[in-house]
Amino acid sequence: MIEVRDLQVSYGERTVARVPELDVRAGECVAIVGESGSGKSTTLLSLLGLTEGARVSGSVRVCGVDVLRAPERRLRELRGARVALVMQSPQAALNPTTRLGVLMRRALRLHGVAAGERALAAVCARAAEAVMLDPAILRRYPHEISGGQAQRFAIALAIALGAQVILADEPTSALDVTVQAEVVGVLRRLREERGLALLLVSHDLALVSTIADRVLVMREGEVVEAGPAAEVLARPSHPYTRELLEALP
Ligand SMILES: Nc1ncnc2c1ncn2[C@@H]1O[C@H](COP(=O)(O)OP(=O)(O)OP(=O)(O)O)[C@@H](O)[C@H]1O
Repeated sequence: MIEVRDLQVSYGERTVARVPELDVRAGECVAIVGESGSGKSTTLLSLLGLTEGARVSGSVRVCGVDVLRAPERRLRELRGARVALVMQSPQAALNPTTRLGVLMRRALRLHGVAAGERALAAVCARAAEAVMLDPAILRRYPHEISGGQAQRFAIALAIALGAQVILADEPTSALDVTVQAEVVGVLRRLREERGLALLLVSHDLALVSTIADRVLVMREGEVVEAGPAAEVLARPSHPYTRELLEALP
């Protein structure tokens, strides 16, 4: 689903992310960890061609699309329907004056889902249930739901649109621990049941250890360690990874 080779992202003279190799297959979860400013978000955004003003080289394939060379039209298809980007505060991206159900139906229509009102409402309800949200929530406005519900709504929207890949940037850091566990539970189920590919950016190693198959550790724009999550977290070979692990509460 995701295949990155020799990715290099620079702003002006400064290279802020260099990733020699990153693969995420269907049903797999890969996490990028590292401290603030290490290049994690830049890497994630470059997968959708969203690093505005940056010089990007290498090869990036997502759902079969050659991201660094594809025309804007192909990239829009990829961003809207096949790859979902879940950010830290999805509420900010939702129109505050529109009910969630209306937002979701509008998004579906925009992406060419041609169905009657009732069929569309059923698709939305099923997507809500898939992320363990009561479909009644679709009658609410964005400010009437919690942060965790907003993140699950963002994921539900992606599912309704048929997303195959979820890119999540610090998906749970704004949430309290119980709600975090809910969101992680939802992500884990989706990947097991629907074979979604999941790429997670996080500085939370405890979270990563519960969900990721493989881990990339980034520092100052470079990948300093990569491998199976269990191995990297149990026997880190790089001193920086050990530092990150020691910083765990
Ligand atoms: N548009 C931009 N123009 C110039 N520099 C940028 C731009 N976006 C990011 N950077 C720089 O790139 C570096 C990596 O940033 P990035 O956001 O990828 O780090 P991060 O690891 O995701 O950090 P955080 O955890 O704080 O989000 C930072 O030094 C940042 O200042």
